[in-house]
Amino acid sequence: MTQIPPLPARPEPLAVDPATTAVIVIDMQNAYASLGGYVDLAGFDISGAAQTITRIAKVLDTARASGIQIVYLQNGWDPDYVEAGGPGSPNWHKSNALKAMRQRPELSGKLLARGTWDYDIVDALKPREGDIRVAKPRYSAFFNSQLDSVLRSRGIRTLVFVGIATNVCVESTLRDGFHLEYFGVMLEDATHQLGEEFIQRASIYNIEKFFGWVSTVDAFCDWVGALDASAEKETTNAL
Ligand SMILES: NC(=O)N/C=C\C(=O)O
Repeated sequence: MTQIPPLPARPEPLAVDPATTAVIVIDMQNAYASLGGYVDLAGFDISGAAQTITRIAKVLDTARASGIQIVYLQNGWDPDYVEAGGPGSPNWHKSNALKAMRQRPELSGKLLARGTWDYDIVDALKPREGDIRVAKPRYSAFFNSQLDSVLRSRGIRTLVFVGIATNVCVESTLRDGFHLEYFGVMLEDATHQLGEEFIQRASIYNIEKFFGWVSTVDAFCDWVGALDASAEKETTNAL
C-alpha cells in the first residue's frame, strides 16, 4: 500500500489524506473579483484579483482531475436583505456593501443579493458537476450555513482554502474551522487581501503561527500530481 507523502506546508509539512480533504473556494463572486462589483465600487483595489483567479483555476483543475471534493462558498443575502440583519446586527453597521447601498441608493438591490450578477461566481471559475455550493450570510462560512454538516457528512477533515479576501472571509472561516477541529491549509498565492499588502502578510503570520498551515498553488498541485503518479504505478504493478 502506498504511503501518502505529507503536503509541503509551513510551519511544517502536514499529513493530509486527499480522500478526506476539500478545496474550499471562498466567495469568488463578481462582488469580490470583478471590476464593477461590490468591493471595486466600495473603493478597494482589486487589481490582484485576476491573478488570483488564474491560480485558483489551476488548483480546481488539479483537484477535480484527482477526485478531491470542491466546495464553493457564496456570500450574500436575499434580495430584500432580511438575512443581512437590521440596525440590531453588527453586520448592518460593518458591511461595506450595506453601507455603500445606504450611501448610494441607486446601488440598492444590486450588491450581494442572490440572483444578481454581483452575487454570481466569476465566469472563469464556474462550479462544475460534482462541486458543492454553500450559501453564507456572514464572513465566517461556518455561521448560519450548511457548511459544517456538508463537510462532516462526507468525512472531510482537511480544508484547503483559496479565495478572496484573505483577511476577512478566508481567515474567519479557517479560524472557525480550527475551533471545530478541521485542519486548515491556506494556499497563499491563491488568496488575496482586502486592504494594503501588509494585511496579507498579517493573515499568513496568524495562520502559520496559530490556526493552521500555509502552502502554495505549485506545492499543492505537485503534491496531488505525485499522489496520482504513485497510485498509477501501484495499479500497474498489481496487474
Ligand atoms: N469575502 C470576503 O472576504 N468579504 C469581505 C468583506 C465583505 O463581504 O464585505
